[in-house]
Amino acid sequence: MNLLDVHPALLISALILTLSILCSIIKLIKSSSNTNTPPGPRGFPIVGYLPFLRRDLHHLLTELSHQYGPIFKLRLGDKLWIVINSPSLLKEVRRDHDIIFANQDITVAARIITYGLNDIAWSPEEARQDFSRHIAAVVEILDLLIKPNIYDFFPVLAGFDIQGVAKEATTLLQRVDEIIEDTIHEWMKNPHDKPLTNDGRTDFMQILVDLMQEEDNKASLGKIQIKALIVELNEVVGLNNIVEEFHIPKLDYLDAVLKETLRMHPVLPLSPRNPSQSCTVGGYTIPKGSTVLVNIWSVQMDPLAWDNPSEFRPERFLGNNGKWDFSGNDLNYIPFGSGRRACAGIPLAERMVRYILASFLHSYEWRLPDEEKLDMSDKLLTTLRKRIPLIVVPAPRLSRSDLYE
Ligand code: HEM
Repeated sequence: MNLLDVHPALLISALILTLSILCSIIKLIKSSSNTNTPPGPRGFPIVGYLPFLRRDLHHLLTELSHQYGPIFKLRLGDKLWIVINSPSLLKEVRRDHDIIFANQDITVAARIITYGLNDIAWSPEEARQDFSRHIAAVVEILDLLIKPNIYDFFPVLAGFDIQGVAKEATTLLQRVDEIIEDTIHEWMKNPHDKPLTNDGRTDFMQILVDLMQEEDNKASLGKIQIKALIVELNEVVGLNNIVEEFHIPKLDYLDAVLKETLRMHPVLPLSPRNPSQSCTVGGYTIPKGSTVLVNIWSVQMDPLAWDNPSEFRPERFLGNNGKWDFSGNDLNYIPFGSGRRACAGIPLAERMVRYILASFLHSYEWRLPDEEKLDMSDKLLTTLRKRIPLIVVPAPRLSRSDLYE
């Protein structure tokens, strides 16, 4: 076949692919000459460790830390990831070099979905003052944000959108706009919810007990803990009342349950940062352009800091006189991150989650659908989710139906 017979688009693609492979090889040679980067698994030529990544990335990275130590590297295509798994190294990244680690790289999908980076969570440190809108996220969008996109690992292929991620993100953004507008219209037409009905289910205590997988399962709520929750809610709020804001500071056990849940199941188990200049962490060189991932999950499950970390034990957060809070000051417990890019919504999240959880538990009985078993295993998309979505059936439990109006 004559070379001229080949379609020009095919020729250009082949040329780009060859160039990107060459670039990767040059980068690889350059980086392997820098022997002071942390240790790590080798992976394949060009793609590096990409083929070995799993959906439960936080577990995989924790397993690798057992093999390579609390700081290790992964090469993913053109990109270098450095993974941090210990509070002492975390201190270097989030305290000593906080300014250097204030930025985050943006994936193609994130760039489109955040209306061109106007979202505070992704904006570079310098531009944060300028943000003007913060969009509501939907589940599909979160998934797309971390969908592996070849361009994110091989920037030389920019503009080709080989996997259609950019197109998918644009379509999703249009859908979100429509959803938001529909919701606003619907709410304006119909501001009142339909009345609730009570189908006379059994006692709340029994229903929560049903949620337990097995009698001796220590990974989720046990009988005594459930009892403590119910007794506290009954005493502080009472069955003739709904939960109100002033009840919340008195619900110590509920607070401990929330903290223990966020320890074992942090919403964001991996927190990424991109150093604005090369620096040293744990004695290793962290090159500019790399991505440093703090493994929040493994820090909060570290047996050196936590007694029986795989046991769901809210009691560990009781009676510590505020030692454990969400500020990120104690680097063993950082469900909202730490340092200058820690969660900007802590005061709101703290109030809302406590209030919603207390209201849900106090006002309704919850049970699993018949035959269903509780499964606590997780999977990582942008945020940590239950591997099997939880379906529970609520039924009103308060003594007065007018409390539901
Ligand atoms: C239970 C609820 C929440 C949890 C567990 C949570 C957790 C987190 C975590 C772990 C981070 C990353 C911190 C880091 O990388 O060091 C983060 C960032 C952020 N969160 Fe939250 N968050 C929650 C709710 C909220 C709410 C309600 C808001 C807004 C009203 C919010 C706004 C933000 C923003 C803007 C950032 C980015 C901050 C920055 O990069 O400068 N979060 N959150």
